[in-house]
Amino acid sequence: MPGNEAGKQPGKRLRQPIVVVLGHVDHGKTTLLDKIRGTAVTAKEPGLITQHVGASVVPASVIERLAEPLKKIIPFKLIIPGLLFIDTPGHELFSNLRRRGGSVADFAILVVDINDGFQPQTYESIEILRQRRVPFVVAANKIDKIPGWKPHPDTPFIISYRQQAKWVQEELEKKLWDNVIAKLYELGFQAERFDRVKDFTRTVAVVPISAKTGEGIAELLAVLAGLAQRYLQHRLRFAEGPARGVILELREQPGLGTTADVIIYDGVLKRGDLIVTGGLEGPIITRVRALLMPKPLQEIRIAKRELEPVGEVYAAAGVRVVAPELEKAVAGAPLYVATSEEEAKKLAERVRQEIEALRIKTEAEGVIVKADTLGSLEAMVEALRRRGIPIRYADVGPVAKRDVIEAVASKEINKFYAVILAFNVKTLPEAEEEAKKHEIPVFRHNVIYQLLEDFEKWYREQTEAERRKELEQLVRPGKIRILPGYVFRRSNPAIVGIEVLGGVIKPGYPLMREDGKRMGVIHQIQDRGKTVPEARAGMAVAISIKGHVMVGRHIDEGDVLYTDVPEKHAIMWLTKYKSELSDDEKVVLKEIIKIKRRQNPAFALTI
Ligand SMILES: Nc1nc2c(ncn2[C@@H]2O[C@H](COP(=O)(O)OP(=O)(O)OP(=O)(O)O)[C@@H](O)[C@H]2O)c(=O)[nH]1
Repeated sequence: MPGNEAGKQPGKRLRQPIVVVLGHVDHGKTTLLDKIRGTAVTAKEPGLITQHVGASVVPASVIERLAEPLKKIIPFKLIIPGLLFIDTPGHELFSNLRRRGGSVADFAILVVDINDGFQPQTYESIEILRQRRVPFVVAANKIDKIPGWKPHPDTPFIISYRQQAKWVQEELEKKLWDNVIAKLYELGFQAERFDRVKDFTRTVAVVPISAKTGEGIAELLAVLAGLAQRYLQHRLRFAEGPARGVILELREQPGLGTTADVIIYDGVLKRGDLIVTGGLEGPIITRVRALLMPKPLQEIRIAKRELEPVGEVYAAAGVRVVAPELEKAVAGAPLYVATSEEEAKKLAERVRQEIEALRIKTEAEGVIVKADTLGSLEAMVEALRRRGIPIRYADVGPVAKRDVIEAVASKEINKFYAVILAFNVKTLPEAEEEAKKHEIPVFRHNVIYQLLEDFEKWYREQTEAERRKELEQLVRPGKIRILPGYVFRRSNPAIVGIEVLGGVIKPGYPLMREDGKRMGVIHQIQDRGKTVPEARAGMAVAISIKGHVMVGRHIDEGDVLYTDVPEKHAIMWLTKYKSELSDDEKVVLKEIIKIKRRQNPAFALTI
C-alpha cells in the first residue's frame, strides 16, 4: 500500500488525528503547510514519505525528534501514529470537512500574522471553528519580521527567543498580546503563549512561529500532538471496520469521469466496496472502481504528483475515489461503506435526510441563500441563524431564475429580506435579468463573514431610511401660545404670532384647543419674515392657520394650542419611536394624551 503508511500493518492501529490550517489571506497558511511537509521530508525517516490525496502525514517519530530539545517544556510520549494535515488551507475547504453536527477535522491551526493581527478571515475562521466545535492552536506567524529579530532557521522558538535582544523579546511579547491574545480574550477565549499554558483543554495555546525560517515549527507540532492525545483520549479510534468519510472535492478526470477526493476519518475503504454518498437529486449507491493515492517520492513537490491505484486505505486518509455516478455527488456529502445492499438502503436514507436538513424551503419571510457546496451552505445557514436572520430558501448551486422568484415571494412578506446571498457561486444570465427587473439585490462574496457584513450593512441602511421616512410622517407633540397683540389676520387664513412652549410645530400639523377641538392646520411658519420648516420650544414665530378658524371666535390672544397628534401616531411615539422624542416633547405628549382621554378614555392605550 504505497503512500499509505497506516495501511502497512492493518492490525490494531490508532488513526491519526486530522488537522486543518485556517486564517486570513496572506497570513502564511500555504507557507506553513509547505514548511510542515518539508520538515517531515527533510527528517529523512526511511519509508516515511507520506503523501495522501489532498493531505500529508507527519509521522509521530518526526514530531518526537523535532521536539527532543523541548522535552522539559512539553513532555510527552506519542501514542498516535502522526498527524494528517489537509493540504489545502482555508475555510472553503474546511467547511466541506463537515460531519453531522461537527467536523471531520479533529484540530485546527489558526494562522495569524503577528504583525498584522486579526483580520476578517481570522474572525470568520474562528466563527466556523466554533460552529463545528473544533479545538485549535494559534500559530502567531512571521515572527522573523519583528524589528530586530535575528533568525535561527529551523530552531525551536524557545531556543531562538532566548538568543534575541531584550527589547526584541519585549516587542514580540507586546505584539503577541495586542494582536493575538487580547483579541482572543475579546472573543471569549482564554489564551496564553504555549509554554505558559497549564491546561491545554481550557486555554488556547499560541505558538509564535515563522513559517519562512522554520522557527517554532517544532513547538507547533509538539503542542498539536500533545493536544491531540489529551483530547482524543476517549475519542481515539482504530482504523478498522467499514469506512466513513466525507467528499472534500469532486473533479473531472479524463478517462475516469468525475472522481471524488475523500477524507476517510474512520475505518477501512477497499476497492470494490459498496459505498453510499449524497447528491442534490438524492443519495447515490455505487461501488468503488478504483482508489488512487500518490506514488511515494523523496521530495515534497506534490502538486503534480502521479497517482497510482491501491487496494485499500486506512483512516485517517485522503484518497481519490473512482466510481460510477459520482458526477451526481456534491462536495461536503458523507461517504459510507455499506456491508450489504440492505444496509446501503438504510445509509442512503440517512444521507438523504442529512442533506435535506441543510436545504431549506419554507413559505416564511427570509433571505435566499445559494452556496457552492453542502459544507459552505451549512456554514452560511448556521452563521445566519446565529445572527437571527431568517432564511426562506437555501440550496447548493448557481443563482437561478427560481431563486429570484423565491426572493420576489419573500418581498411580499418583508422587503428587507428579499435578497439573494450567493456564496462562491455565479448568477445565471437569466437570473441576473430577472433580479434587475424585480429589484432584488444579489450579494456575492467568497468570504461568508464579508457576505453577511455586506448584507447587514445594506439592511441597516434600508431599515434606517424607512424609519426616517416613517418618522417624518408622524405629527410630533407641540404646544404653542398665541401672543397677545400679535394677531395679523383674523381668518382665511388666520395669521398670528405665537411662542412655542414645548415640542415642535411644522407646516401641515393639525392644531387643537385645550378642550380637544380641532383648530385647522398650520400652513406656514415665518421667523422674522422668512419661511422656516419648523419651530421648536422657546422660539417666537408667526404662523398661518388654514381651515375654519377665526381669531376672536374660535381662538383668542393668549390661548394655548396643541398639535393634534392622531392616535396611531401617539402609539408610535409611545412605542417604536420613544427614543426619538426630546424631554419637552415627552411632557407635551402627556398633556395631549390627557386632553384626548377626556373624550376617549382608551386613547393610545398601548397594552
Ligand atoms: N517574512 C515572512 N514571510 C512569510 C512568512 N510566512 C509567509 N510569508 C510570506 O507571506 C506571503 C503569504 O504567504 P502564503 O503562505 O501564501 O499565505 P496564505 O495564508 O497561504 O495566503 P492565501 O493562500 O492567499 O490565503 C508570502 O509572500 C510568504 O512568503 C513568515 O513566517 N515570514
